[in-house]
Amino acid sequence: MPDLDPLPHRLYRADQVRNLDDIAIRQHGIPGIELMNRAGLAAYRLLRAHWPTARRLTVLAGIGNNGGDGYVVARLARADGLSVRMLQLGDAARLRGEAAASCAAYGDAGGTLEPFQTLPPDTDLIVDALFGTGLERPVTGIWADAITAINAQQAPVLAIDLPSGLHADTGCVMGEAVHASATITFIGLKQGLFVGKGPDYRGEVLFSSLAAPAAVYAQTTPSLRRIDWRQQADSLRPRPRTAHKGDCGHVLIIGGAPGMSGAARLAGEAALRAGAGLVTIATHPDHAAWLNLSRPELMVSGVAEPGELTPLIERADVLAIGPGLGRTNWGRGLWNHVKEQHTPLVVDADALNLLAESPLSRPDWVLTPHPGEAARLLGVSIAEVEQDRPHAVAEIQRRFGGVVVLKGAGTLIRGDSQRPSSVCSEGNPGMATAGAGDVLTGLIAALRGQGLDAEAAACTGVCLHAAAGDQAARGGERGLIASDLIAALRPLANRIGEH
Ligand SMILES: NC(=O)C1=CN([C@@H]2O[C@H](COP(=O)(O)OP(=O)(O)OC[C@H]3O[C@@H](n4cnc5c(N)ncnc54)[C@H](O)[C@@H]3O)[C@@H](O)[C@H]2O)[C@@H](O)CC1
Ligand SMILES: [K+]
Repeated sequence: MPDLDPLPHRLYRADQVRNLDDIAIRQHGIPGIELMNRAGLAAYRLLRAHWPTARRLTVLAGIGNNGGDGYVVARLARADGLSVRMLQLGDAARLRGEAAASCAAYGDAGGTLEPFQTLPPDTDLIVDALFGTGLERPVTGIWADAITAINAQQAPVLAIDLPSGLHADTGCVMGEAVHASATITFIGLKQGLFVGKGPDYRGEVLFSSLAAPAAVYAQTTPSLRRIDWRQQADSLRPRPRTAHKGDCGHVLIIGGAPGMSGAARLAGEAALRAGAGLVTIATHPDHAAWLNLSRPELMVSGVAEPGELTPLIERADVLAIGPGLGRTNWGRGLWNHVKEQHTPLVVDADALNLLAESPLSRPDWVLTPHPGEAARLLGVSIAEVEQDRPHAVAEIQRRFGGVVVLKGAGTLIRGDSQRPSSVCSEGNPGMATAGAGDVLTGLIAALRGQGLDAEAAACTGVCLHAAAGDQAARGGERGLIASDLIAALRPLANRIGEH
């Protein structure tokens, strides 16, 4: 019988999980009711392990197979002597197939149903089995009332497969969604748990493959790949003992209009801490001398007009343009010069806004938009980007080429369109602070300069940035500043203190 499995890195859309279910049933001879019983058993075991003192359960079931899983949990709980209130939403006469069989088995074992009106006040734990992957429209009426009631009470909530109301693919809240304490999800990890609002609603995520054989997964390419620093850190090899600073990459950061020099400095310093051998900042002449004094390891050149970049670009292995660039004639001139170069390039901040004004596609650059810049690149609203982030990142990559990093909670990376996009499952809201994006730009450029290809540099940079954010947040999320991320980089980049 299945127990919990480690969280896989492969994520799927609802239609793909339905396909995996189908393969398990049709090609591997596991009956649908058996899968449902395994799902209910895995959820029940988890529930007992997590909340061993809970005696009074309230299970809310809808009329699809998600509800069917809920009936299995209720039956097992009753058999163990727990007190169970089984609240049905929708017309139980519409239950079909396995869900109907599961409901009948619950009834045969002596269980009773009540229509949902309110939640019992004396419950130790709520089991949310209203909707899973079958949610197909916004939640309204009594369904919304039930979700609101669940969210208003104090008992912990175990969501079956997905928090009800959360879209399985986009992580959008479809009207109302359950705030779960934990979500146990089956067969394949649903991507909506990791993108959009998923991280705010899912609680702890647990997974059971329902003992589906490995062959079930062989024919379906995951829609997303979950990445984290532990997994990505291997792409940073130890330095050879004979390394020379010229071997570790020369990064040229281009940015820092008057009043915005700090952005370029943060990017430069992050590049140094991520192991770049040499970092030069090409910035506005007004503050070049000050910038040079503020961090002596950075080389700084005041650049009044674009032609002055040429000798600097010739010496660089990788360029990063955007931090503090601004959109005045000075910044525009530099962007127009740099976008024609053939050196590996990272494009951020106002350089992305300038790119949005006159679109261009290149196969070799890394673009790092936040949702606002992404919206300008696509000519849509920020809300539209956030409604379906996996689609937005894929669309930017299709139009502009290269590797695209869509920043925000659950940063997405889209490279070669033949491979699934990646989503970083680390980081925290403390990183929503001025300059954090400049640090990321510096990191990606530094990693590119150390020989990683564009997609590997983007994935590794995003995960290193998120891990630094999580380190820095040990001192509290509120008040975290971008320099705290830089301070956390070195031990991580050298894997010091790892267990
Ligand atoms: N054999 C299988 O396919 C398995 C399915 N499993 C469970 O089955 C779930 C999927 O089951 P279903 O496809 O039946 O879908 P769901 O149980 O998620 O819900 C579908 C039902 O809800 C209704 N509905 C959708 N949106 C609504 C809304 N906004 N307001 C009111 N009603 C709405 C639909 O008309 C349908 O009746 C998974 O999430 C998982 O929990 C698991 O038991 C594992 C095995
Ligand atoms: K659910």
